[in-house]
Amino acid sequence: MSNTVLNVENLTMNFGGLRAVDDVSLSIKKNEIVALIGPNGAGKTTFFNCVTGVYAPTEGKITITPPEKSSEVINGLKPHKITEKGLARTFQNIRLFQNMTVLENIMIGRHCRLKSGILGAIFRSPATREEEEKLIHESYAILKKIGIERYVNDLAKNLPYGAQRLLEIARALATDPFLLLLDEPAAGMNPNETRDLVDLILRLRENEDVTIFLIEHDMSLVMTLSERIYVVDYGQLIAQGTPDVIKQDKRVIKAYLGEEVHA
Ligand SMILES: Nc1ncnc2c1ncn2[C@@H]1O[C@H](COP(=O)(O)OP(=O)(O)OP(=O)(O)O)[C@@H](O)[C@H]1O
Repeated sequence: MSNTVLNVENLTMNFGGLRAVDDVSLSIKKNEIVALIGPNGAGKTTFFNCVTGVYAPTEGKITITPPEKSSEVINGLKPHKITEKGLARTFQNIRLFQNMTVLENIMIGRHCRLKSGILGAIFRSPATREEEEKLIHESYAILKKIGIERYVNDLAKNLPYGAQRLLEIARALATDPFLLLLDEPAAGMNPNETRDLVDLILRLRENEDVTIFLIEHDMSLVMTLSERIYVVDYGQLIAQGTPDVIKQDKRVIKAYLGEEVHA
């Protein structure tokens, strides 16, 4: 268990009579890049939703071990509490504040790390003002890390699609996560944008000391980027292993029914 940052045991999620996730166990170690793949409707996003507090799982145990902290079971915590504990995510469908600027989107993401509470904001003490300035400075630094600082004052809705996806990652990063969950980060991106995304994710792992857990349908990206892959089908875990193992797994190939699993 050493170095494990996320450990999920026997996770099950029922929606009425539908079992979207069926007894799935997996674990992720610090600084790994791990993918969760599977055909449409296999239960991937539901799995992420359970880990990030959108749903309280029907059964199972989700344990996190943030760096230099002790392990904690996070079942049933609200999403904002889970964010505070260092798990951040992006969504399959972009969820930005479309009528706010790029910088404001990041500042809101970073808000959970502010010390001054509501009284500080109302009375605008020098300490609050100082913290606000720091917030702007740090938010801009995050935009630079992601490479979208040229859009700093643009409204989120006016950004090209690929840049909006990057802004979602930037906003997640603004919460200072130790584990970043990316739900289809390459969806809708062109091949150049996808290549840049691969470089970005590798850079984030290297420079920001984050662990990456991603859902993705782009098999070329998955096979290039992931060190380990978990495969689900009809809610059940059907395979796990390195990209080379997964590419040759008969159950995986069958689940994809001819969809290309090779990079
Ligand atoms: N809130 C919900 N209520 C009822 N059923 C749901 C709900 N969310 C997901 N489902 C169902 O659970 C199953 C798994 O869906 P999920 O979105 O997790 O799959 P997925 O693997 O992420 O699919 P995709 O790759 O298409 O995004 C599907 O049958 C879906 O219709």
